[in-house]
Amino acid sequence: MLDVKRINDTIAAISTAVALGQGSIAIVRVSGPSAERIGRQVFSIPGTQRWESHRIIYGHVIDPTSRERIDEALLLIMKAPRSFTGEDVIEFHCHGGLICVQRVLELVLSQGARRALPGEFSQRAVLNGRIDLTRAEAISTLIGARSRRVTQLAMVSLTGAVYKEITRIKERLLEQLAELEAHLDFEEDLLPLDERIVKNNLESIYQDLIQLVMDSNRSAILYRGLEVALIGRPNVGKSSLLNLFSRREKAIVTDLPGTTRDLLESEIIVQGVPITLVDTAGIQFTGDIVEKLGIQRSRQVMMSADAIILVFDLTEGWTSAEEDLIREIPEGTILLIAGNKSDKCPLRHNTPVSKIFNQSWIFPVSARTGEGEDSILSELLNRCGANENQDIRLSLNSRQRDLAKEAATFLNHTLITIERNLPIDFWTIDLRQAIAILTELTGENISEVTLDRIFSRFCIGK
Ligand SMILES: Nc1nc2c(c(=O)[nH]1)N(C=O)[C@@H](CNc1ccc(C(=O)N[C@@H](CCC(=O)O)C(=O)O)cc1)CN2
Ligand SMILES: Nc1nc2c(ncn2[C@@H]2O[C@H](COP(=O)(O)OP(=O)(O)OP(=O)(O)O)[C@@H](O)[C@H]2O)c(=O)[nH]1
Ligand SMILES: [K+]
Ligand SMILES: [Mg+2]
Repeated sequence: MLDVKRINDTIAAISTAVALGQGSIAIVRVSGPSAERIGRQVFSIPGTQRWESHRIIYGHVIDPTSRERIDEALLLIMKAPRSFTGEDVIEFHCHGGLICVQRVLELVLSQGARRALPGEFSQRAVLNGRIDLTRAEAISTLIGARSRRVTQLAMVSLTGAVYKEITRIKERLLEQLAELEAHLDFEEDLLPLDERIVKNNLESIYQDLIQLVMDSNRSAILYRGLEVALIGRPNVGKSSLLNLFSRREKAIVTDLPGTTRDLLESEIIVQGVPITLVDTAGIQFTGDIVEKLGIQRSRQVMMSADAIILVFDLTEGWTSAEEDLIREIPEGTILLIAGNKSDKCPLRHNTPVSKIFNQSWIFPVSARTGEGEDSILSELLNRCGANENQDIRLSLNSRQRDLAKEAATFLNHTLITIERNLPIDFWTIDLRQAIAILTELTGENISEVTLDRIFSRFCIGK
């Protein structure tokens, strides 16, 4: 179990995204034993508004030393334990932008609060038993989500679904462990242990755990996303396709071969999957030093991308240059072949192209008319296994998934131990390990160092 850590300092941070000239309201959040004192020291309230929990009061943030008015603001009071962190919390709802809210934060810091570390409010919420670790992680996922699908899955975890599922599995394991231990302690008094029942129960729990791991593997692509490179000779229309897919004129397009010199990234979301498209310099032999360096970068992306869309020009046909390019694509990289400019030169679907990749088909597309866009993108997702995650209701993040996998491995060892007819006290060793790992997953039994590491990846102010 987590030690209830004594937290005796007060932390503060800007908890909203701030940008120059943007966001009309920004929040400074203060949590800890001095929150209320600091609030009273720097906030001046006109009239007869009452300083009460879960109330908003209107007033001015004033520097008590210089008497300077820093901002006109609203103050929200949440008294312990009825707050996100479980501590006394006050929030200044200030004017947005960059400077004003910074000044309010600095004033709060000068009154005895300490700048919060990334994720420290959430960490306190966990340490004070307000939320478990999986819910805290869900908040971080929610904030970092690049697609609606991820926000939906994060909300499921935030309502406690991962916590409940893991806790249920853990309790089933504890039941089996209790059964075995009772047998070890009072062997003579009990009926002989029916090892088939224990084995069946453990097997069924193992299956549930593996199912959860597999679902999480399938959903990983939603978080990780895909890097997809547009590769091809100059002038085949790579940049034009990037612009089509991103719905804006991001890349320069001209009829001069060698227009694109540098890598250009554009992020799009297709069926909930974030795809980083990379436009590259057209690959050809050249004496131009700048173009040459650009082409080197094209080749580097070819090596690292999850998938490649090899673009060629249908009006020029499939040439030996394309055949050479295809040989450079690393084994295991997903490859799609786009025959561009279909508006000028129609082509029937499913025409095989290369002798090397004889299962590759041309997708006729037109950057000009948009023809073929849907088919090539949905085939891309198909080939990357991204269409298989629509049905997932529960997904673990990579930390949780690795632990679930580890617990399943220990469970598997237990099953092997039973099959080999080893003594019962041997069975319990791996079973206890599996249980311990699941309590690490939910954060009930986790080292302080690990916890610090997890929260350090959260954003500041969360
Ligand atoms: N201004 C503001 N908006 C916010 C947050 C916040 O901290 N401040 N949140 C922060 O992430 C999220 C909302 N989550 C919250 C979760 C719990 C409590 C809270 O005070 N809980 C108490 C009181 C509940 C009650 O009175 O019934 C509790 O659980 O005891 C507040 C916000 C998103 N929006
Ligand atoms: N008709 C037609 N023309 C296209 C299409 N796509 C691109 N083009 C034209 O082809 C020329 C080259 O397009 P780019 O997008 O610059 O080609 P690229 O592959 O990025 O070229 P580099 O950056 O030089 O390697 C431009 O004149 C485009 O307008 C298309 O689908 N149909
Ligand atoms: K070009
Ligand atoms: Mg280009």
